[in-house]
Amino acid sequence: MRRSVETERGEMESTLKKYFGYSVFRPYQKDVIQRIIEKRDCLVVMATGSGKSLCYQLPPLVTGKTALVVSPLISLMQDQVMSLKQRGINAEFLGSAQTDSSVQTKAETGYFQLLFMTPEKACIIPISFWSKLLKAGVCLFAVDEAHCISEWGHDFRLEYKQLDKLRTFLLGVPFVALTATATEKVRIDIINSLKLKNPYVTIASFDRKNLFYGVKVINRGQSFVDELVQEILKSVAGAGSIIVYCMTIKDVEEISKALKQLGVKAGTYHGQMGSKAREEAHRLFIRDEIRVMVATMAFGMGIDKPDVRHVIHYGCPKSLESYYQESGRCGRDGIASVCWLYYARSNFAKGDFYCGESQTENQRTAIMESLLAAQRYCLLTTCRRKLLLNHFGETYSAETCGNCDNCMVSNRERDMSRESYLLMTSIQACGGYWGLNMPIDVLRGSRSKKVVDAQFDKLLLHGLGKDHSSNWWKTLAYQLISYGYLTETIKDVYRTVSVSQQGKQYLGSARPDHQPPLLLTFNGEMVDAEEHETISSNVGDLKSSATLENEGFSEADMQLYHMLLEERKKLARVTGTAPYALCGDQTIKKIALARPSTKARLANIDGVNQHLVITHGDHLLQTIRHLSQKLNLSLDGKVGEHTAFTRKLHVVVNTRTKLTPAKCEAWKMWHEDGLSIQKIANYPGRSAPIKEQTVVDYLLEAVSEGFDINWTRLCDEVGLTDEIFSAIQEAISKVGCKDKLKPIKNELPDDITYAHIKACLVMENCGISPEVIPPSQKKGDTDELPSKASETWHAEEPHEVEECGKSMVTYGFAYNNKEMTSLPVTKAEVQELSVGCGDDELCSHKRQKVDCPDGGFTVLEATESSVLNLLQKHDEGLPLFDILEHFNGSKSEAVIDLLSCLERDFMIFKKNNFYWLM
Ligand SMILES: Nc1ncnc2c1ncn2[C@@H]1O[C@H](COP(=O)(O)OP(=O)(O)OP(=O)(O)O)[C@@H](O)[C@H]1O
Repeated sequence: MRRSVETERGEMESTLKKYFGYSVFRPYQKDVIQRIIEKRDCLVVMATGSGKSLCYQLPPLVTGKTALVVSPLISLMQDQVMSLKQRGINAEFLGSAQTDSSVQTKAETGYFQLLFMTPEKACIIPISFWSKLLKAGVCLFAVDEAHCISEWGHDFRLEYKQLDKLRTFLLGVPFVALTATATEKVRIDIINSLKLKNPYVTIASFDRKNLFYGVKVINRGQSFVDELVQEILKSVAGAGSIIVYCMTIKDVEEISKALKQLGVKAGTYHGQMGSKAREEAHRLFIRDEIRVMVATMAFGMGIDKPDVRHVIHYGCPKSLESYYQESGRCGRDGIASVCWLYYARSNFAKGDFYCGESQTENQRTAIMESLLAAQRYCLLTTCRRKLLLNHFGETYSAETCGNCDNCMVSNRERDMSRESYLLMTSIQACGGYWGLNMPIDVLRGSRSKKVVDAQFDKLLLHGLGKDHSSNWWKTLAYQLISYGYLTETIKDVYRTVSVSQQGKQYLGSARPDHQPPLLLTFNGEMVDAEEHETISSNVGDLKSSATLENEGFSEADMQLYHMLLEERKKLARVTGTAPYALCGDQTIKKIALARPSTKARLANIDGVNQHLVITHGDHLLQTIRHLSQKLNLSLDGKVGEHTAFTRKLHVVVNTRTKLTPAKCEAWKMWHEDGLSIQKIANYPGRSAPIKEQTVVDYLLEAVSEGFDINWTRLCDEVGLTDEIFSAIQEAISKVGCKDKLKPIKNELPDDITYAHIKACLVMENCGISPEVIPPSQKKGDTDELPSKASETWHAEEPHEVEECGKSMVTYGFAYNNKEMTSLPVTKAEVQELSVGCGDDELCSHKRQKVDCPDGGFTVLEATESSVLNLLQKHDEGLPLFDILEHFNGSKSEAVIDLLSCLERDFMIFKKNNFYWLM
């Protein structure tokens, strides 16, 4: 019999904590999992490292049926199986590398919760296997890295194309396709090829907010390599790993040799190594035995080491797709991490090299276009994140991200009218069918055979640009291309540059002795070229902004963190697993700050799963005790520090945040202190109240700057319901753009406010799924309920007074033991809540019932015991908002104070803004 959706939802949360140690789902995960449990086909397109795997890892744990997962690489399957086993999950893989012959027989009985297999294996496995397994129970068939299905994808695999035939054997089983990179063409191909029926399609943002992107042009040669390896040496001293991607095997060998000469243990990985050697390199890397991997792009898809802090590209990648995939190996645990790309100008002439194996002109054009996109990324002077996201069809509405090299340095604008005029004129004078070299050679006064043969040495502008280097002119040309004055065209492997319509207009308005101003960003590369006459070869700063000092760690905390990392490595060695499979670096940081003395406190740390506590809890506690004593640190650091830590970490990622102190303060009051928007607006400490709308704006700005926020609570306070969200979406598609709010507002009824629209747009930008909209406001419920918006947002009168006299009141969500539902609570049920703890002496006499004028409203007061009693009923924790609503007979400030006292006394603890009983 199918369990109720509510039961499954309740189980989803507790299963997440039990097996994975996490308290909250990431955006979209819950939605997808819900659909899979409902047996719906799904297509999940989510960024690298965003947590797609959980979408197929959780359903078998909730439903008790096997999940089948097709994965393209043996090493990827082995890593996943290893990590799942460390979480106490029964997982195995089938494929050529499987040495245990009993796995297949066990699998068909439904023995494994997760069963991975290669596409080749899936295609040859006998029908009897599927029918036996189906009888035992299959909850899903997932196709990971589903872009391999499409010939348009960058990793096409023939066997993937045959997976649809399994539909006939796996009747009634939902098919789930997952990928991180899929253009619309590829998406359609995936849906068609797997014959997905009415699939639930999730396309999340591609933005990897915790990644810093930087690019530098270099002069290839020993001096650059020396600088690079020195920087790597410095970084290895910290925690985390580094991947250096090279474009050729020769480069891999050169860099790894230089690293080894410096004493840095570095692994190598490329296509010419035998499979054993590659496997060994991979194994050593994921187990932290080597911290630096120098590799070609062969070391790409499926590398799931969460603590890679730097991905360095030595050379321009062949496409933005592969750059996104490779740089996506960085910072998968969400901690701020750094991606630097170093290219030499000569990289751009690699078209012939990459086109070598292509058969048709179309293929060659596709390769050249990909290379051109990567080249554009390198030469960009504006926000790199914006270009990357735009490339994948995503609109990034902000002009700057604040976390790429171009957004972090203020590139100077300069009037480049004369130089631009000369360059465009030279391009036109040469006929517009050359690349950049010829017109630049002419400007620089070259008398090469090519120039003389074409009689370009006779042109009046011959030699007028000799003050600048060829590279300087090329940088200017790429600027003019990106500003639309020049057009670059590719035919076969040849590129030509011509003056665009916009450029022609400019030339039409200019004369040799006078040109209208033309402001261009004068980027670092041009400054270097001018100041040093050569291009700088400095290596970018490999330090991530998330250093421990920045995160508020004391010297002793830092030492403890590093010691615990070492301990984790030892433990992993003994257990025969990778350190990250035991728990992530982020979790170790939290342990170092919290220094728990009991298993309960250890289990409460985000990222600590049940299996870890059961199998290694005693050892870990003993180690923590011993190390803390050695470092003179007290055990059980303040629990509140967890939250402060999380906030700090998030803020640190955005060290250059443009948020003013007032905005930061508003965010803090709302997010950390739990004050309502209304309370913040009228906070007594201020000289004059501010508008509630202004507070909402501040909060939304904080979110856009990367600050954490509880979306459910925010939607609730702003009154953003499902219906309003859908109406706004519709209005946006009608208007066709999101740049101006007024046209969107004009399409909507008056009661939908600018605050609703702004919240909706920020949600979209941050990739937040509408499922965060609190259930009490979902369609159907709202008819019965007074809108929260009208209570807290539009109310002139205090909240409490408005509620009096209603025969049905909302106390946030009503919780029962296991399930977190969102039903309106009636008077009787409120009584029951009080009565429910009536047996408890403490509770019964301290909870008070205060009569309202109509005698129908219960007022509850917060006392130590009533708070403890309330939390005791909610295994899944309660958000501050609900606690405040529950104790409507006490002032919010008094409840918050009481909670802090209880927290200090370790009677309760706070995690992700939920309060739990210790
Ligand atoms: N709800 C969650 N809370 C915290 N961490 C999570 C959550 N879900 C997943 N993670 C962690 O995020 C990391 C990346 O997840 P995962 O490997 O599933 O990414 P992915 O989307 O499959 O990436 P790729 O496409 O690159 O393979 C993992 O370390 C995983 O444990």
